[in-house]
Amino acid sequence: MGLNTYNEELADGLQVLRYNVSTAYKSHLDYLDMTPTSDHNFDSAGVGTNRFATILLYMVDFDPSDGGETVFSYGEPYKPQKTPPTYLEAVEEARTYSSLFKVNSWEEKMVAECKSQLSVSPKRAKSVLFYTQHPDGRVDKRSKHGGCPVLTDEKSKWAANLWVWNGPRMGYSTAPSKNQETIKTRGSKRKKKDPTKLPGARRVIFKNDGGDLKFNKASLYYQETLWGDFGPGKSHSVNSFKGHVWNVKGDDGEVLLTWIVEDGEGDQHFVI
Ligand SMILES: O=C(O)CCC(=O)C(=O)O
Ligand SMILES: [Fe+2]
Repeated sequence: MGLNTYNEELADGLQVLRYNVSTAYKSHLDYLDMTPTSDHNFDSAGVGTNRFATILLYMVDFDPSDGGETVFSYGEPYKPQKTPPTYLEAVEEARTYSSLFKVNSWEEKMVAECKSQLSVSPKRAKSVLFYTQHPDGRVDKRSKHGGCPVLTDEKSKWAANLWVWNGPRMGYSTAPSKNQETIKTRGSKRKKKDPTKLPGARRVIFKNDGGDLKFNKASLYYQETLWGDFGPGKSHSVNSFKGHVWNVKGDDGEVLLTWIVEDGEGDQHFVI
């Protein structure tokens, strides 16, 4: 593919895809979700690793009327030759394939999305490159994309994708584990990378001075993930990022307080 040395730790290998008539791949993010069953740290906005970029190589020539495009759900359509249809017009157009899809099926809606949003028609030996993370490691939700339904029964869509990671991927001994994040935030010297050097990164210090009885049985949460006990006298020091949401919850799970990390120099203190 004309790439530099292939590093097994940084890519999932080539995945070959084949779609026959009417088959499709629903719009999605290539970024992997945290899984309770895995010890891997997927939070690329912190010290974790996740998929970072996708290279999708096409191995067939398709015309737009053959379907099979790759659609970017939030992308503005690029059709310099003619005005692209609106979504509703595209639904009407999609209905002309009603022998292939049920009315109101996800495939029919997807054809409409494919014809009204940014989509790329497969061309042999050409590829698309897109990023799943922002430069600071946060997931880029606008990278949502899908494989459009193939509308011809005369040929199949063949493609191959390569997912590139921002660091050692899940399963390698060098990959960051959830446990490692805990060790690191508790001040271990075994740091692999210092997230406070990334744009928007900040050390945040949470403290419960014990002055407010309401917080006697409080716990600290990163969004909905339990971070630790936050009863009177407790404090936590964490590497976080601008925009990260931290919740303080009571013992019956109600949110007592929400803190959002702000942009700025130096540590941010949240004290109750
Ligand atoms: O087939 C396509 O155009 C997209 C494939 C894809 O998004 C994937 O395999 O993750
Ligand atoms: Fe994908």
